[in-house]
Amino acid sequence: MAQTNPNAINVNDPGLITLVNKLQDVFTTVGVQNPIDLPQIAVVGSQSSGKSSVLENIVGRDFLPRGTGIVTRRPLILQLINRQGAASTPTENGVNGDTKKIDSSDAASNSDEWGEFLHIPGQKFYDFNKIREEIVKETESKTGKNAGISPAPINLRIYSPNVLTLTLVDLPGLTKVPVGDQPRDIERQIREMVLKQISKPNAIILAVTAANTDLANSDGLKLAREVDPEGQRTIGVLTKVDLMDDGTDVVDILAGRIIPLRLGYVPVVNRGQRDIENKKAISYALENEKNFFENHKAYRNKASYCGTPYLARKLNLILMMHIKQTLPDIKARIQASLQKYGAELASLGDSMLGNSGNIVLNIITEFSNEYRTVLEGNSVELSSVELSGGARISFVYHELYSNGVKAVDPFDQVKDIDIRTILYNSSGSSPALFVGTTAFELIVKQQIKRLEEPSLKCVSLVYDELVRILGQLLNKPMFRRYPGIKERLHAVVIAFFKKSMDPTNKLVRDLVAMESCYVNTGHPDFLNGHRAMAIVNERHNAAKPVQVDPKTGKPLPPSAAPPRSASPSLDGTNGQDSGFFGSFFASKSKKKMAAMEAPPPMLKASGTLSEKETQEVEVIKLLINSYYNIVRRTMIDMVPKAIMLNLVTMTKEEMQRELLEQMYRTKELDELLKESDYTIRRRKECQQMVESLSRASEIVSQVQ
Ligand SMILES: Nc1nc2c(ncn2[C@@H]2O[C@H](COP(=O)(O)OP(=O)(O)OP(=O)(O)O)[C@@H](O)[C@H]2O)c(=O)[nH]1
Repeated sequence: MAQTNPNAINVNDPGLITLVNKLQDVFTTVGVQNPIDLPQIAVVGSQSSGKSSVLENIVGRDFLPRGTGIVTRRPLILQLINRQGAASTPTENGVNGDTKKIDSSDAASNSDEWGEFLHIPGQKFYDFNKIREEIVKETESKTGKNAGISPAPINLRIYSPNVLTLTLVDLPGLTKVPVGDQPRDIERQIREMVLKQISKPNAIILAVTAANTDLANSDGLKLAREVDPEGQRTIGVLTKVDLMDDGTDVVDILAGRIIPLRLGYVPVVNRGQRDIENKKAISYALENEKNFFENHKAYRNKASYCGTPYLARKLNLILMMHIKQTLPDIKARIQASLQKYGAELASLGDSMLGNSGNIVLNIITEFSNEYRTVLEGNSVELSSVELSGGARISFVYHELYSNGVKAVDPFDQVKDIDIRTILYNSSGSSPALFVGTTAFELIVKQQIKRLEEPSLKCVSLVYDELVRILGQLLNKPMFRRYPGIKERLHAVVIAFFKKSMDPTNKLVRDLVAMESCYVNTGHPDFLNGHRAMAIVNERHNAAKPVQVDPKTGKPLPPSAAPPRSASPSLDGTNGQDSGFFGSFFASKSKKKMAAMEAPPPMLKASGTLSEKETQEVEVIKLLINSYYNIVRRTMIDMVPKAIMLNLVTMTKEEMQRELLEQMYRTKELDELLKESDYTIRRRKECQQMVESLSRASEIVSQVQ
């Protein structure tokens, strides 16, 4: 395997380390999700493969919980920050890997080294035992004792002159068998959590495998392969090299002959279980490790590429290279996020409220203007996908209502036989000599009333459209900010609509009443009686078989044809033309006729219609049809006008006055302008984000 000379590793790149430190600082102070996926190193491996030991050796301190079972149950984001001396500001000088010195006093406090948890801001932990306790406590707070795992990370930063700046994420060990009251699917849960961390393209995978186990079965490497099949961003760490059987070594693995990784493998020796129990210091472990590699015949000539200090430098270098590579992308993402949060912040509005009266006034004015604009179809947000506002109301008039009215059949519920009954009735006690206009009027008036229902329905459809417009207007982000105003506006406007409905319905009812009250037979479009009769006659003649003159054999003109009822019947009645009641009596027996019984309680014209009756009924129907068409046209024309007058235009013109009257009350203004919790919280988040991102942007812009 191609290894570079460790002495050539330049860990002294102050610009980059400072950059990372600063970026970390910037984003750690953001209490919300870091929008920039900073490069970090995720530690994966089976349970007890030695992950915690590797991390502790890198930090040079004992601080991770130990025990049986799954100890790491939440991701631990470990940010190691190099600081020289006791200065309280991050060093600008970076770190010198060559002078890296491991503190030997593991348990002792050291004013240069401390830990800080993100969940306890401002508290410095100088005692690393306390750090361990806090990790245990915080783990249990989310997951309970020995129970499950949680993907919510614990953020721990360690400031020390003895660490190289690195961000490492310690993840739960990959396990197979649930123990105790762990959930049955613990294996899947851990897998998913680990995968989530290592699948980020900016993650470097530190796959830890015990050297005394088969590399091909390494859970860490297997999982790493799933997200990094080419082995481009995976580093192998081989632990427990000291526990390998005599005569075996990891030289083949290091040379990349078993499972090659572009970033290579580093063998380490950590403290064994007994060393830990005996509280052997890490300084001892590192010394021991150094001796092991320097004196082992397989590693002796490569000792500088082995062990924890080399691993730390390598990780630091890889991380820095990685940062360098990803910097342009990070810059772009910072800019994009900055823009996104800036825009959101602007949409949330300024928290510095001005004069509350002015604000409410502005909102009312704006709302009224928008209501007007939507109705008039001048809205800038006009959609090309669907009809909106006024266009929808127009659809109600010209499609729904117009077709609805046209669909009303003037003869619905009026049978020819009924027309005849009305004819009889309208002629009163003296049989009418002419087709009765009274009958026509009666039926027409009655049928006109049936137009009331679709007309009122039209009003209610338009009302629904107005409510719909209101809903759209109240959907604006501004109202998310002021839920009080939104609620009040909704209530006031709905009440206003309802209030306007009464006169609108009345006007529409009156329009129908006007039509049914007076039938204007003088209407220029109305088919007059003579014309109607002529049409009916023509139709009848056309329908009759042509009469032929027996002498000449030529067709006779219709008038010359002998009347069908010309032959008088024996009883003196005149066949079909027996008068208005003829057909009624036709069904009665002569005997009954002679007895002159009283008319039955329910007396209806019945029997087949005589030709004259048929013609009369037809004439009446023609007239009704003609007049009904006029009325229908009038209604289609007038009802929308009525609705516009009393509902649409009314609310449009009076909206502002109504809102001012109902909402602009000094006492209520502040109540109305209470911002939603969401707005307050989100604004704070966005402000923090914008602040952090601006600083981040400033920091990265210094690096060319
Ligand atoms: N001899 C020897 N023992 C080691 C080495 N590395 C780890 N161990 C021991 O292996 C056991 C497990 O080590 P840990 O570091 O706790 O392993 P882990 O992967 O963090 O375990 P979990 O967090 O439980 O998944 C401990 O008893 C360590 O002392 C090593 O290089 N040599």
